[in-house]
Amino acid sequence: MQVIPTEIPEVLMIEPRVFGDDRGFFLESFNEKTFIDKTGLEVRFVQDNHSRSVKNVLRGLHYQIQQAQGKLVRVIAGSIFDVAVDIRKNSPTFGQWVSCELSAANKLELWVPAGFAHGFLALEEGTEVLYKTTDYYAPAYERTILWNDPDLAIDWPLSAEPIVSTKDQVGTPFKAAEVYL
Ligand SMILES: Cc1cn([C@H]2C[C@H](O)[C@@H](COP(=O)(O)OP(=O)(O)O[C@H]3O[C@@H](C)C(=O)[C@@H](O)[C@H]3O)O2)c(=O)[nH]c1=O
Repeated sequence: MQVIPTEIPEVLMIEPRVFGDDRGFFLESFNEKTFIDKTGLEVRFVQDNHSRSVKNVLRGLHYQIQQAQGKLVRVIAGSIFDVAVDIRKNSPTFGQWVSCELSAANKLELWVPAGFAHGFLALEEGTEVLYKTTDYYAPAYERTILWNDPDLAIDWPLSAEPIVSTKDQVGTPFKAAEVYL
């Protein structure tokens, strides 16, 4: 696997090695030893998540104020515009976001560390996203920042009005959100 840096140093793009042959392909989507060797991050994943979205579904921007989750995100059908927002108050990149297109075709993965809010837009029908998390889902600690917050100004590649859950429609503006110290 290759680690590709992004504009926010802690957010990493992971490019797995793909072995193609006439049967199809094989790849290691996660190998703990290789991941730790190449990233220097001592991660331990405790939960695997899988969601399916119709085109134009936008989920996020989500984070947990305790039991903060690092997430390793990939796509096995369709494609997403994946976004990580730095919400660590003392970070030099506080309030900045990075995006990456992840798809079943490009097989890229995005490492979103704890301390970041995460969201994505499904760019195709039947988009399926898998992600591993370093801590458990804790709804009491979950928070949502408004996906279209004007201060964040995320440049979502929208082709239509996004389909957003009721919870995400009433997300908190970035300036009012609880952030990490
Ligand atoms: C995230 C999550 C949801 N659920 C349940 C709660 C709810 O009834 C249903 C749907 O939940 P949500 O609407 O929050 O799902 P969703 O909007 O897909 O939430 C996800 O969004 C992306 C962007 C993330 O980064 C994830 O961490 C997670 O927050 O699934 C769990 O049981 N475990 C989980 O880990």
